[in-house]
Amino acid sequence: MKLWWQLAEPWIKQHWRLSLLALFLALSTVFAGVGLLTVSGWFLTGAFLAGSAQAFNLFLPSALVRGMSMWRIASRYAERVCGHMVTLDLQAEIRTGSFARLAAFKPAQLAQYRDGDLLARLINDIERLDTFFLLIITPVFTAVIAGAFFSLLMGTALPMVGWILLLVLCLASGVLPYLLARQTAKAGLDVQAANAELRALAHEAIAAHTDLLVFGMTPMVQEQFDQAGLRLAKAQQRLTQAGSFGTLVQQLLMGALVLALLWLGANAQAQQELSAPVWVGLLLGAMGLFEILSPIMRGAAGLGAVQAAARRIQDITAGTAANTPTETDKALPTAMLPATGTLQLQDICVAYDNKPVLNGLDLYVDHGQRIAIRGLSGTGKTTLLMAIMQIQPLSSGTITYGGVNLSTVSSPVLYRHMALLSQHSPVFMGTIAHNLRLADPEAPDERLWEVLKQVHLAAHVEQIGGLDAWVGEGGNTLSTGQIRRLCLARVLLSKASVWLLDEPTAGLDKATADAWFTNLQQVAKDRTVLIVTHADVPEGVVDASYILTDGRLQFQAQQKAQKNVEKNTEEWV
Ligand SMILES: Nc1ncnc2c1ncn2[C@@H]1O[C@H](COP(=O)(O)OP(=O)(O)OP(=O)(O)O)[C@@H](O)[C@H]1O
Repeated sequence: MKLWWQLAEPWIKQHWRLSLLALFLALSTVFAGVGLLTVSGWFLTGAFLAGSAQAFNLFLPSALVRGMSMWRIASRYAERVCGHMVTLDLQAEIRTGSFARLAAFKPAQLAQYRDGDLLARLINDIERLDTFFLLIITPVFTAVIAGAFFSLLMGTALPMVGWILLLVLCLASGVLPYLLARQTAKAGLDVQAANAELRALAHEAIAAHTDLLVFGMTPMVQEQFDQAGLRLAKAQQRLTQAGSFGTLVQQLLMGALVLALLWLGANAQAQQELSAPVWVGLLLGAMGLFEILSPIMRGAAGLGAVQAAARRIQDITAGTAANTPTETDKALPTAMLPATGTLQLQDICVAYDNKPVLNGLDLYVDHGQRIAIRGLSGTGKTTLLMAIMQIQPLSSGTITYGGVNLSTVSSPVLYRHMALLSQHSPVFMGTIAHNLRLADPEAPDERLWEVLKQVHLAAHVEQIGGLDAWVGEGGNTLSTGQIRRLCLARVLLSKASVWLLDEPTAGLDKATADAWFTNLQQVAKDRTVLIVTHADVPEGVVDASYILTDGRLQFQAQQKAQKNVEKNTEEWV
């Protein structure tokens, strides 16, 4: 309940009127149903007795029966609409909120989760939360109010009967569901975990399909999938069995209650303490209350799963996502960055799990300088770019741009000034234009063609149908090199004054890579460019080269880069 409330509280507080209306309508439906049965029981018995003995007023009860049945239909309809509105809107709110938190995660935070598992949290777990409002809060609320009211009504006719009814309703709507919820907590947890495991496995198996096939690993994955499926089926079976047993006990309790009420009522009738029509009416009304109880048992059986789902969602929403400003952050003034400036890294250290990767690294890059950074695989080149982008936190040291400490700059401001081409930059499902305009939504078509020419992709894009040509999921209608060039074109479109390029020419043949490097001089204009690369950079492209070793940069070579070359040496089409 606490976990669910933490997730639902903001929405419920904002829409408390709608939530209360949903509860009120549920109560109204129960009152209409119970009232209908009460009046019908009284009416039928009264009419039966009148036939043999006294005169009976048929008009009022028949009008009440019709009126209540209409009321019940209308109220039930409104209750369903309103209850589902609350549940679905609440789900949508939690889903968008959770997604926003995920979107603010830094890559290292995201890397702690499996993709499929995150998908399961956003879909299965959030869906599971609907049980709580519909099958727990609403029926328990109506059971408490309608049960107390009807017990009081019964009690005014026969006090003993009122107490018995109250006791049985407390057992059936409180104690029994509580015991059932405790009994099924573990099974609920297992259901959510197995569901997430199945999604994660399916996701990974599809992503790695070719490799699994080539290495003959498909049977192993199939086996894992079968096992997870079996665990899910067993956990669901445990839930269903416990739920059915709970319902059986509840029905037996209700049966015993009806027998007790019949017996007590018959005695009272024999002693002239109560008229037969009133008694039958009250008895049928009490039976009408049972209608509320069955959803409570279903809800209680699913409570463990709700609890597990809420915990799994909280796990991603409660922690402070790295890019989400905390209250303290919000209070701090956000520094602005100058349009141009010197990029300076002073004595920076970065460690993963206390293992240093960058160790007292210094770098000074003047505005408009282009530098290359090399180094053996795993020496920390990507980490360095991530640290500049404030994606990877520093253990110590400072990074400034134009004298402003980057850690005091908000992400949107930073990303307007610095663009990163990561090793895993993706192509999104959509058109070529859609993929490019992520960097500059206002860019006209001519500008898109310009950058496509600069990365040697214009001819291919023309062939496949122009800027509106569709690229499949992950760019699967393009070759690896073409995907890379499209991502490069996106960076070229960016108005950022610093470009950080991680292996920009990976996947390109040497001639294309050389041509791209040479062209960089022209397209970068007066931008500051840091290129992490294993490739040979042609003469004159960068001003200086460094090697990253033992966590520091060693100056390798000073080069005379050609600045502001008017015409590129190669024709890009
Ligand atoms: N999220 C992480 N958690 C723990 N260790 C990490 C993480 N990311 C990187 N590392 C480790 O930090 C070291 C530097 O990684 P990094 O990716 O920066 O190297 P790199 O020089 O860019 O390598 P490559 O040239 O192969 O791309 C590696 O030993 C890597 O295993």
